[in-house]
Amino acid sequence: MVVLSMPATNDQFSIIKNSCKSPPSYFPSNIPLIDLSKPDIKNQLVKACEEFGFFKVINHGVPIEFINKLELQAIKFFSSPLSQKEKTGPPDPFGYGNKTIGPNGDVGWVEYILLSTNSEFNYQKFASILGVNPQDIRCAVNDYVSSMKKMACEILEMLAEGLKIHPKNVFSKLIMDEKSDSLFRINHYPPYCSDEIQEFNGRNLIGFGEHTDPQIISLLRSNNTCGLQISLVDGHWISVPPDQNSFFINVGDSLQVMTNGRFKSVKHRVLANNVKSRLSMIYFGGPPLSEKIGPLPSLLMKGDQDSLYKEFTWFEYKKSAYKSRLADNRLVQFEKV
Ligand SMILES: C=C1C[C@]23C[C@@]1(O)CC[C@H]2[C@@]12CC[C@H](O)[C@@](C)(C(=O)O1)[C@H]2[C@@H]3C(=O)O
Ligand SMILES: O=C(O)CCC(=O)C(=O)O
Ligand SMILES: [Fe+2]
Repeated sequence: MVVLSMPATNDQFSIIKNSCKSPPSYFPSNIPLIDLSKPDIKNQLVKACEEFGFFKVINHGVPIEFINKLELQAIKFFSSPLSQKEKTGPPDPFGYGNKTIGPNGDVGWVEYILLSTNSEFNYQKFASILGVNPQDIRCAVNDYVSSMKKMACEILEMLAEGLKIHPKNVFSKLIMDEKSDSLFRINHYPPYCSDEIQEFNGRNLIGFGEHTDPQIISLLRSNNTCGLQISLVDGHWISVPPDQNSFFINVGDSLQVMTNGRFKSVKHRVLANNVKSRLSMIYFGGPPLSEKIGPLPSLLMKGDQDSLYKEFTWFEYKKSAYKSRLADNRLVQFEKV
């Protein structure tokens, strides 16, 4: 078991009156399931993004060896002594982070590595802890991230087709751009020790607090430990049963804006577990910093609808996101009044 650095006190972490189980009426059949190997799934995809902003993908075609290779290195890294891991932090925003999330005081029962998918990212410190060549770790990340990019593009192109937008690469070209500001994150949620952090009458400890992802689309894969929850439109939280063979996709704020609110950027969070550790790997597909984000004119014309958002660049959005707290609604200030 990995022991986190600071002695943890109960009041440092948020607790939530909930458990890994959800109210039966919401569990779990509602979560859309998309089989990527099937033809004509574009309408299912559009429906999932409109109703939930979230869906599970099977038959994704991502080579299992890419997943296993990276997961193994991640497990090795997180099992290293804290003093070693800390040499690759603090996250500024990239690098190793432990319990603190972002620059504005958010905390969770999580340690993580946050990377830019940019080819210039320096893997030297990670490689020396893992006792491998930086090139090996770069390759493992690149193989995995390339598969994520490919899947993200496939999905985004089907979404554009489903929305009858031309050309179909309106969304996908943003993450294919060589200047795309995409991120990759590996989160590790160690089992919390009930001696240090007492459970409060069935309330759960927060691993990663509620938030929406600012980018266009996020692709998440985890081991078989539960914890991820999504918020329904009516405010109920539902647990997402883990499945290490599938991917979970969520709409980010930028895609919500580009579709003028038709697709929902889903609020989600992760509850910590006192039995098993959770390891998740998330690819966040983002646009280039200079890209103007706003509702697509073709969607406004079709629906004869007013634009709900002011136009902004991804740089402006990111700048304001990094001034916000995790749970803040980062889009309100870009809404038209
Ligand atoms: C509290 C924060 C962490 C975060 C940057 C922010 O100021 C607000 C957005 C957060 C988030 C959520 C999704 C991703 O995990 C993330 C990498 C992102 O792009 O936005 C994190 C940011 C982070 O951990 O740096
Ligand atoms: O670790 C997870 O399962 C989800 C984390 C998450 O939502 C994030 O890193 O943005
Ligand atoms: Fe997230």
